[in-house]
Amino acid sequence: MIEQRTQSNQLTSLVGLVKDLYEITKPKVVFMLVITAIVGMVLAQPTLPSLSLLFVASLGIGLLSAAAAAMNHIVDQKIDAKMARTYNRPIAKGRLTNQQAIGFSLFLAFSGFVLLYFEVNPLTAWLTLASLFGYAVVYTLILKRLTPQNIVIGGLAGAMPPLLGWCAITGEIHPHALLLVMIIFTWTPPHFWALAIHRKEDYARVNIPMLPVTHGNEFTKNTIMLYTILLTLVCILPYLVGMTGILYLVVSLGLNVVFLRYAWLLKTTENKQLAMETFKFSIWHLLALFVVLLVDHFI
Ligand code: HEM
Ligand SMILES: CC(C)=CCC/C(C)=C/CC/C(C)=C/COP(=O)(O)OP(=O)(O)O
Repeated sequence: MIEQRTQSNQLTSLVGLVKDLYEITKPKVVFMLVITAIVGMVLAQPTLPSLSLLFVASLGIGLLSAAAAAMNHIVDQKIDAKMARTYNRPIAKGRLTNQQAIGFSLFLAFSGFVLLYFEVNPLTAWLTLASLFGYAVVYTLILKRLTPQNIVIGGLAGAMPPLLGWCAITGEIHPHALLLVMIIFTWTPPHFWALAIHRKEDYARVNIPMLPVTHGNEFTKNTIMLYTILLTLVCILPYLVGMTGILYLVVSLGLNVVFLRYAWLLKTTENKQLAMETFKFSIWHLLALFVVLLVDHFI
């Protein structure tokens, strides 16, 4: 009887450990990053790439992204513990030890790098490792605590996956792939600052210089508006250079008109829910944009 109870306790704590390890990989964000990488892979050539290469490259990019996310949890544990949105995270709450989290993230990073280096190509492996470094070290450890432009510069790491995917197929850095990077790069500020307005008190409490904390909501809302206009223009470029067809142009313009409307309402009305709604819309916007890039490629 006692033995049975011990076994069931062990099983419960193992399940808890696996859940916590999974949580620190930011699975939904990594899912989205991998989708954008897959679109880069598919757009890299007129015909569908080999499914095995597509799978291995996605796995490698996903593993390194998950490692970067886990490292972000390790570096940020003290501030996470003090913010309402993040206080319950596994490391901040003490459910995972530093040793477990560091071991896990190094294992993910090592396996992702080896997979990309030997089964895809060395350039993709190095660029993906550089993106991990850009997010876990340059953004999280340095810029996040240093400047309100943290997410503008740090956003480059999260914008890299379409280039990583493209490079996985062709082994080169193509200008068309850079256009896809530019789209995510200009999308990131409105995506994040909308959330930062909603969570301003959290960031102020832990002295993180996010734009709404340092420059106020009104300035942040104006900047969101400007970046959303810039995003709309950048999204037209793939059509102008002949990379996509009319379907992409029409759908992306439609999505951006909705995004612009959110940004405008956020700027001109006092509705407290709008910041969070704008943030949520930004995620659907990016997903839809990349799905339509994919569909457009085959028609
Ligand atoms: C430096 C750049 C970025 C910053 C600072 C940022 C910030 C954030 C934050 C703080 C959240 C968490 C919201 C919450 O816990 O409720 C979030 C969620 C999310 N972000 Fe970003 N983000 C960035 C770039 C990206 C990129 C490049 C992508 C995808 C290509 C992305 C996709 C997502 C998704 C899908 C979610 C929702 C996750 C969920 O519901 O659990 N983000 N972002
Ligand atoms: C290899 C590669 C492509 C790496 C990119 C990795 C990656 C997970 C990018 C996503 C960016 C992101 C979720 C930032 C939020 O960090 P935050 O610390 O501001 O947010 P938090 O408070 O929710 O942790």
